[in-house]
Amino acid sequence: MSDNIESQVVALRQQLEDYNYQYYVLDNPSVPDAEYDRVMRQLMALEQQHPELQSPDSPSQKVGGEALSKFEQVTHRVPMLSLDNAFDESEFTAFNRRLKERLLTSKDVTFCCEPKLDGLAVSILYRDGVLVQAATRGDGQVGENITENVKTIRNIPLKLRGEHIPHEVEVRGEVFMDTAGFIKLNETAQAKGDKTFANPRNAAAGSLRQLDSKITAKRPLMFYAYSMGLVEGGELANEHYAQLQQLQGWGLPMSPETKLVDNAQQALAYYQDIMTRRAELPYEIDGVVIKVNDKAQQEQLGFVARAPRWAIAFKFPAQEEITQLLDVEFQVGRTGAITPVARLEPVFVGGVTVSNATLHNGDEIARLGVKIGDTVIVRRAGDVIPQVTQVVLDRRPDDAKEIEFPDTCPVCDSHVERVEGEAVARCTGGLVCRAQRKEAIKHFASRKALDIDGLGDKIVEQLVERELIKTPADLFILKQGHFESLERMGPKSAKNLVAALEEAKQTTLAKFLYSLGIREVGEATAQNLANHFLTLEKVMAASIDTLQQVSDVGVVVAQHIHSFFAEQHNQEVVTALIEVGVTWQDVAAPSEDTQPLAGLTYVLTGTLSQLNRNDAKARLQALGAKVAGSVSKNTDAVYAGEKAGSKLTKAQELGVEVFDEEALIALLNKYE
Ligand SMILES: NC(=O)c1ccc[n+]([C@@H]2O[C@H](COP(=O)([O-])OP(=O)(O)OC[C@H]3O[C@@H](n4cnc5c(N)ncnc54)[C@H](O)[C@@H]3O)[C@@H](O)[C@H]2O)c1
Ligand SMILES: [Zn+2]
Repeated sequence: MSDNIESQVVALRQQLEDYNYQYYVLDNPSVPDAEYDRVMRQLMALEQQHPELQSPDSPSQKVGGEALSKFEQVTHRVPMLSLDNAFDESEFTAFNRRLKERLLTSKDVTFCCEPKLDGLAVSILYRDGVLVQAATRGDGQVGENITENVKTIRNIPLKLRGEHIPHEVEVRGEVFMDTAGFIKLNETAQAKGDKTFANPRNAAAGSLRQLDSKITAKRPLMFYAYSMGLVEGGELANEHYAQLQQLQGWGLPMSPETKLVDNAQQALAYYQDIMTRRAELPYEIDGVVIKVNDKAQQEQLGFVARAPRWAIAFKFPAQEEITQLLDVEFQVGRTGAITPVARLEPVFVGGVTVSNATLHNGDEIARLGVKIGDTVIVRRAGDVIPQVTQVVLDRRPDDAKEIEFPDTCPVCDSHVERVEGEAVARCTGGLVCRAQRKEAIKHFASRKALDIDGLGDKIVEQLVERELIKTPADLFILKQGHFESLERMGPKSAKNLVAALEEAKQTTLAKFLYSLGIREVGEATAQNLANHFLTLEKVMAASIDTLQQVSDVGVVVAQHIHSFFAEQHNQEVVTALIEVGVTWQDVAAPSEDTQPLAGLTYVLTGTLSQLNRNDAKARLQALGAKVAGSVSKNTDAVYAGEKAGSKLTKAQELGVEVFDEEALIALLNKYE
């Protein structure tokens, strides 16, 4: 039995040593804090029940991790300790009770309450008011010299100001990264294919522990002071909060959330208040720190191995947890985007039970390297939808299954397309897919498409929900009676709607192409397609290469058009639309009338204030003009908006005519 317990203790210690190494040395933890804390508690409970197994080199007795040898070492003249934890109200109340017992008092204790910033502790030494040294906590006795890096943090003064500055003062506090800075840093890293950080704490630690302080300088780090270490040659206040105010007076930043309270009840209220505001704070915190305010009382209480008795870290519910990935399902959004959703073994995280999390897209699955059956870290911060942030690789089961992205839409079975350069895969069955139905039909009926008067969004929604229509073609089969059965629809409007549908059947090829809602095919592109191919059959039969001959159609748009018409389901709807009588006049071959700007070459430059540059370009192209990217002697005119640069100069050199945006608007309006 005792053998068994001993080996259990040894295993737990080993486990914690591993976690410590990954967390403190590599700045890359493999499990969430909640898991670490559970293992630590397990170890501490066993050590308490079996005092003979206690040992000074147990992780339960030690602070942090070892200082990295690549840095110069700094010995802390006053050790830097950790904090004991309380995970719920009863543990905090027990802390308060212990305090009073040790202080032999029944009077309330005054506390200084501070947010527990989730970064890393640093010590900054000022000699005669000048920053001379900065170090990490390391193992509490010896830290890493990071002076040059700390000097790059914007809100840390290199020189103190104000009066009565001690000969030597060691300021302690937390270096952290705000949430916005963290997200930006990771986005940049991801775009460059660099390693991303699991959370702001690791980002802060990784950024600060750089051999090259130029790298640190580029990272958005901040500092808040929360205590003093060594002090020589100066008068200090005899209360913790007053000391923080002294530091503030010397120019050091302190958290604006720091607050003095009269008793444990108020400290608890402080905890509650900060917790409700947690998501709104611009940086992450994992709890609050409650400290006995009176320095004399602090001294009376003293320390245990790794933490003071006069303070406690009162932790918030974890925002990261581990659980099992049971399966992955694919959801189709209303625009056809296919999102992989992780089905999870339910887990309590961020204050709620979570059983689904987003995996975003195929790239994200690849980046995470996640498989079905894996143990994963799930993060839920504030109201943000839960995310899978990491795989715990050493817990991967042998039968873990590769996640397979579907080739066909799980809703309508149309094929799935992923255009090169885009992260999102989409269902191409825009006209038939139940998930996309409402949006597709609303678009079909809209003013610039078939322009069906009176067929508003609310009506489309009712028709779809009652399954009166499945595709746009079904609209034309509806009778007055169908419309009358809808909410807020009288016989008169129903009759008008039937008439409007009849009228809408007469359209143009461009409008028809636009109405199909092919991705990235706007009005102008639809017009260009019609002008180029003249018939629907030719558009439908065009290859990706041929499509790219159309002005304004690049490889991405060409792929969207091609896969739309390649989808059998869509072809069926197009045929059905023609069968119910949707029709248009032949498109005339390009002529002076349809292409009044044929043969002319324009260049657009500068910032346009009223027009969108791409729209303007497409409209010019639809009128037959070529829109070039640079000015040459073949340019007929340059249209220049605000802040036009080199193209304008070039035009002036070559004697090409230059007009302003107003003139461009006038030109386009002339042919509307
Ligand atoms: N995920 C992992 O693998 C892993 C590994 C090791 C440690 N950890 C996490 O780290 C914790 C242990 O780390 P620790 O020893 O730094 O303890 P801690 O984070 O629980 O508390 C001490 C630290 O809190 C910080 N702090 C923030 N605000 C403060 C304030 N106002 N006043 C004083 N200190 C403040 C300081 O950096 C201080 O060193 C664990 O409980 C766990 O959550 C996780
Ligand atoms: Zn579909």
